[in-house]
Amino acid sequence: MSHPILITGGAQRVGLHCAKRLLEDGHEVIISYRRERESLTELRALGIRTLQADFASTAGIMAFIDSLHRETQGLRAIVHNASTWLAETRGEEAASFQQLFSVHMLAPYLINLHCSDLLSGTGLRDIVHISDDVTRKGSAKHTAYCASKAGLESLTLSFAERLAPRIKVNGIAPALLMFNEHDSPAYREQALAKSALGIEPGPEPFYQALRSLLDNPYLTGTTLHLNGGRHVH
Ligand SMILES: NC(=O)C1=CN([C@@H]2O[C@H](COP(=O)(O)OP(=O)(O)OC[C@H]3O[C@@H](n4cnc5c(N)ncnc54)[C@H](OP(=O)(O)O)[C@@H]3O)[C@@H](O)[C@H]2O)C=CC1
Ligand SMILES: Nc1nc2c(c(=O)[nH]1)N=C([C@H](O)[C@@H](O)CO)CN2
Repeated sequence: MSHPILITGGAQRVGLHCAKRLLEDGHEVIISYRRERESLTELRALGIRTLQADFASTAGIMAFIDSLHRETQGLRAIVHNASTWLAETRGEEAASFQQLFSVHMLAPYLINLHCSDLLSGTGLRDIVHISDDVTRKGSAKHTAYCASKAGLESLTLSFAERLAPRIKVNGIAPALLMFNEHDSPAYREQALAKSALGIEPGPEPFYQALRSLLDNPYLTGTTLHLNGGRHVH
C-alpha cells in the first residue's frame, strides 16, 4: 500500500492542480491550506485530506507538524509549495522578511527535520522544494522573497546530502506559471517577453516537472529551472 503525498498550499492555483493530478495518477493526497476556501469542499469530496496550517510562525509550523503526525502513519512524498509573493512594504521590511523566511525556509526546514521519518514504504521517497527562477539573478522588487527562495534552494542541497540514500530531495524553480487576476495587460506583456517561449504555461507543465522528479530514482540535489528559456538579464 503506498502512502499519501503531502502538498502544502494546495487550496488554489498550482498546488490545487497538482493535488487533483496526483489523485488522478493514483496517489492518496494530503494538502495544507491557510484559509478556508470553496475549493476545499471539492477536494474533500474527492477524498483528499485537508490540514489547516499557517507557516508564518514557528508555533504554526510546529502545530502543523503535530497534526500531520496525527493524520498519517507514512508519506510517499512531501512537496513544499506553500508560498507568499510579498513585495516589501516601506516601514514593514523586517516583518515581511521574517514572514517570507518563515514560510519559504523555516517551514520546509522544520517539516523536513520532524517529518522525514514519515517518508517510508518500499518504493521511492521524495521531498520537493518549490523555489523560483528569479534566484538566478536576484530581484529589486521582491528582494526578501527572492532571498528566501534562494535559501530554500540551499536547503535542497543540504537535505539531499543529509537524507540520502533513503530520501531524494530536489527542487523546481519556475518562472511565470500563472498570472494573478489583478495583473495588468502591460504587466502580462512584459512578463511574457522575458522568456524565449513567451507563454503563460499554466500549472500542467509544472505538474509534468514534479512527476519527472517523483518518478526518477537517480535524481537528488537537483533544481529544475522551469522557465520557458528565460534570459538572465
Ligand atoms: N504562479 C507563478 O507564476 C509562479 C509560482 N512560483 C512558485 O510556485 C508555487 C505555486 O505558486 P502559486 O500557485 O501561484 O502559489 P500561491 O501564491 O497561490 O500560494 C499557494 C498557497 O500558499 C499558501 N500560503 C501563503 N502563505 C501561507 C502561510 N503563511 N502559511 C501557509 N500557507 C500559506 C496560500 O494559502 P492561502 O490562499 O490560504 O493564503 C496559497 O493557497 C509557489 O511556491 C510559488 O512561489 C514561482 C514562480 C512563478
Ligand atoms: N507564491 C507565489 N509566488 C510567485 C507568484 C505567485 O503568484 N505566487 N508569481 C510569480 C510571478 O508569476 C513571476 O514569476 C513572474 O512575474 C512569482 N512567484
